[in-house]
Amino acid sequence: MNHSGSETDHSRKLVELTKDKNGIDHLVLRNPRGASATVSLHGGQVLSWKTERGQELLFSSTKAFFSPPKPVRGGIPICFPQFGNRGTLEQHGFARNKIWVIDQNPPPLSADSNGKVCIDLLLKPSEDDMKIWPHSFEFRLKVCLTADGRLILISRIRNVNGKPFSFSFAFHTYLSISDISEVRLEGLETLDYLDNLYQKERFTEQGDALTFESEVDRVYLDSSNMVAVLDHEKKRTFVIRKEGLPDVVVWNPWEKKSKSIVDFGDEEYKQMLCVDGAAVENPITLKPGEEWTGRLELSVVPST
Ligand SMILES: O=P(O)(O)OC[C@H]1O[C@@H](O)[C@H](O)[C@@H](O)[C@@H]1O
Repeated sequence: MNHSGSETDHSRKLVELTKDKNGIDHLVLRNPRGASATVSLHGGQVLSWKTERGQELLFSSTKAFFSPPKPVRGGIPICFPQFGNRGTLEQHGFARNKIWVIDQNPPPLSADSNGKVCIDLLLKPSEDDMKIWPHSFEFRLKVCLTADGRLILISRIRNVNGKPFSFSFAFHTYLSISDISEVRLEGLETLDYLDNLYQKERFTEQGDALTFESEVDRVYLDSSNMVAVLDHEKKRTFVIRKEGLPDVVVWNPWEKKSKSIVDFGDEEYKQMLCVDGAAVENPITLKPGEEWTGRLELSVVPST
């Protein structure tokens, strides 16, 4: 593959490989209507998802900086094989800190007849990874942009080990919103959640859609396969559909915590809300040869 960004004329319109100023490869996907998504080979992280009008839908901090191996603050970092600090590994696991490769099987640049364009990335553990997490796996990440601008992420994790292993997982999705005080999150009403701000204690959500007036860091358990974030001011609704991902993590650091995060602006908590499709409470266990699939689909629809 040519790393300067040129492929055939046809594929150039669909997927372009570029290098950022840090020398990291990014893949830019474009659909026929001009919507786009950018995926970094660092962490397999989606960095940007734009409408056909060029409107960015994912939050990225203006203070984000690239400090390998840490991920950039924003977009969709992948939490694997551990979510948060629920285990002995580093926070959110190591997958988001690794350089992924373009998977040649299937061929990397593919578009179907409906105008959906996809790329496939692959992560396998290095010898160093095996020292801290001694389980051999193949993690295939497919990122697709559909003709109508939906962003689809599919994680397939296979046990290529002789023994079973377990992991937790999240697509840590930073949504860009107008103002945290103005949005509503629907679909988590009456669910139980584990509150990270109260030693992971279990509580039950009330019957109303969630609104936000202080820090939130919760894992909602066993949710339905669809939740929605309504942004009144921007007159748009994010619809999040998921499969194989029973939990939903909801995170906003609010004012005080924001000030302690070096790569996050003091006021930026107002413009973001993390809503992650996740498998946290009950880790996934794979026997040798087994594969797990987790699928996330993000779309945005106009609303009043
Ligand atoms: O700063 P990080 O490691 O990217 O994590 C950000 C946040 O990610 C959230 O998913 C966690 O629930 C929070 O506890 C955490 O603070």
